[in-house]
Amino acid sequence: MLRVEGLVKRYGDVEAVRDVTFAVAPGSIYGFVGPNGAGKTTTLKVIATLLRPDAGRVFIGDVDVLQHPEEARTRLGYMPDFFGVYDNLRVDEYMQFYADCYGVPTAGRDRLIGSLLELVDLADKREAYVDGLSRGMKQRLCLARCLVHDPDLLILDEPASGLDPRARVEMREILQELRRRGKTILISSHILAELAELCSHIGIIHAGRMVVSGPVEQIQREAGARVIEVRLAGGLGTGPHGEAGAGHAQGGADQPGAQGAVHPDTLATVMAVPGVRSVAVEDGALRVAMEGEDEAAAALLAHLVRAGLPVVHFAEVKSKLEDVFMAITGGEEQ
Ligand SMILES: Nc1ncnc2c1ncn2[C@@H]1O[C@H](COP(=O)(O)OP(=O)(O)OP(=O)(O)O)[C@@H](O)[C@H]1O
Repeated sequence: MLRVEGLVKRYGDVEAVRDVTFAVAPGSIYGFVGPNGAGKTTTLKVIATLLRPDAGRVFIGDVDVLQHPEEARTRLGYMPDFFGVYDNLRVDEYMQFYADCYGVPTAGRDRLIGSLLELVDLADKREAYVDGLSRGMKQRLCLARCLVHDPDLLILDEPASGLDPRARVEMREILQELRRRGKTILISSHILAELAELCSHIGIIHAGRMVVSGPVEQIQREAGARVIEVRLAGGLGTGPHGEAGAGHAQGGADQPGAQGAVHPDTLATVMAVPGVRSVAVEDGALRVAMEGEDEAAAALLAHLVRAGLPVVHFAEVKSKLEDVFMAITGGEEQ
């Protein structure tokens, strides 16, 4: 359905997208995930015909997007990562406006708009002012207007950003319904957890490069991050030689210390081991993502014990998508 080949985009000296290649199969939901500034929006805008790349090609079906942007636009619906300001415009007028833009025939248009508003659960808001809608409703309205011309491919830039958990679930259910109706969906987020359950395929982009791309299970299998779960007697506040240090942990929101009060010396000890890529905290245990074979894991255990850490549990766990992402991006998720 969608093929992106060797995409390069520079803004002056900034190389925002560096040779990105990936494909999205018909009927799939492809999650495009990466930290802020990774190049997601730039890539999506090129696919949506809104930016011209410095190199590369994009195909939607057999349509060459750069050669035939107008034809491509009939095949795709694009939802940007911000919602514009629509003073004094009602929901119905907003939908009519976009239907006009896409040349949707006036015959049957009212019914079409009614069914799209039904789909996104806004049927009872048809006469409401757009600016008075909640953020979740605006996002759903934005999605509805992407569908007025019945595109095969939806390109959604962070559609769940800023939504509360309930609104996210609603958005997810609508996207699953659209997939059942045969749409192909490319959706971006900087939060992997938002996409992991929804998507059949994932591409992880970091610093303008596509690091991995493929079916979710395959990425989990092949990304190469081995994850070791480590528990300490007395919990993660325990430092080398058993000293208590909970509450003294340093670090920002994506540092384990902020979530699980890891003793700072413990964290430093783990990070110093060769091959360790990142450390996260879950259920009172450290989850250490590392490279290497069994020997590397054995060396990690020996290192922890030598440093005087009271290890009571040390086991490889099935690498979750989250761990893979952390390992690849070095924990820059938020
Ligand atoms: N118009 C622009 N002019 C200059 N630099 C830009 C422009 N747009 C984006 N960039 C830079 O290009 C890089 C990629 O940005 P992009 O918005 O594509 O990333 P992103 O993954 O979508 O991030 P976010 O999740 O923050 O939106 C960043 O370094 C960004 O600062």
